[in-house]
Amino acid sequence: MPGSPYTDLDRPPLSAARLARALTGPHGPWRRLELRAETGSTNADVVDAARAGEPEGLVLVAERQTAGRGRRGRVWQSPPRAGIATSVLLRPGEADPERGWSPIAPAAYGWLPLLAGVAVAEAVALLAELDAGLKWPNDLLIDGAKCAGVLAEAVPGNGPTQPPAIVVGIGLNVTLRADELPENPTGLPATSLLLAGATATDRDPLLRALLRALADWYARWRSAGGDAVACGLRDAYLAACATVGREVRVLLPDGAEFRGTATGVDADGQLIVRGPDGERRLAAGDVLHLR
Ligand SMILES: O=C(O)CCCC[C@@H]1SC[C@@H]2NC(=O)N[C@@H]21
Repeated sequence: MPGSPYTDLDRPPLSAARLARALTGPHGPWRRLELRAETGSTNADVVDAARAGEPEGLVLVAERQTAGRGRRGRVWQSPPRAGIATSVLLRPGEADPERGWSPIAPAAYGWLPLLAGVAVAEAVALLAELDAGLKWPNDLLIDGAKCAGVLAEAVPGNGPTQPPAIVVGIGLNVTLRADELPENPTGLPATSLLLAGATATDRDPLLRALLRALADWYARWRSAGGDAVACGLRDAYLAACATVGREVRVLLPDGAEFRGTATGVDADGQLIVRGPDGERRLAAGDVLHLR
């Protein structure tokens, strides 16, 4: 139907059986994988599951989202079968004696959105063979256009002593056509792997690579007690990051704005920006690359 972006069901579906075989069970890194044809938002669903006491390791994947959530209250478009929309439930504050993991203090959880960005960048580099880079904290850019984003949400524990759970949601535009791309209110153009000329746009292997990379980095980070420097996560992040070394414009959550040069990422995952008034460290905010 002309004009409607949501009618193209010629695209192949994901295979729930293949994904579950590769990613769960005795040899898979995740505990449970569920694939839905449609939902409002996989993040909203996994937040609900976390509140209901679901243990760590749930992965929810949707072929289409009707109310996908983006960062800072924005909307994330997920036309059917055209991308990857997935959310995973992590409980980094709980011990896992089987894997020898101790609880991680909430102060280190700020690395989880960056960790997810590294996993997306690695999966895309491996399978799509594109030169993609992360705009801090975790937007995946190809030639300056956004192809993937991450939304991490904290779910408070039941009672003051239970640590929060973290829901990590990842959206990746795989075969979206130009007429299906969203208009980004921050002025950042969007793209998809297909439009960017990817060598491979088969979503099954991409999703497997993404969820494996996410599980691998999470295991390394947890085994290192949440120390992103010791487990090599900060180095991997810097290798994937397209922001460090650039002139940037920063929009802070309170609406304030400043310009400077991004010079690094500190041990807490904060972006270091040198501006006319000295050095600032950002825990949150929107960054635009100027040059
Ligand atoms: O860049 C952003 O603004 C973050 C986008 C995150 C989108 C994903 S799609 C899967 C998961 N479910 C959601 O509702 N949002 C995230």
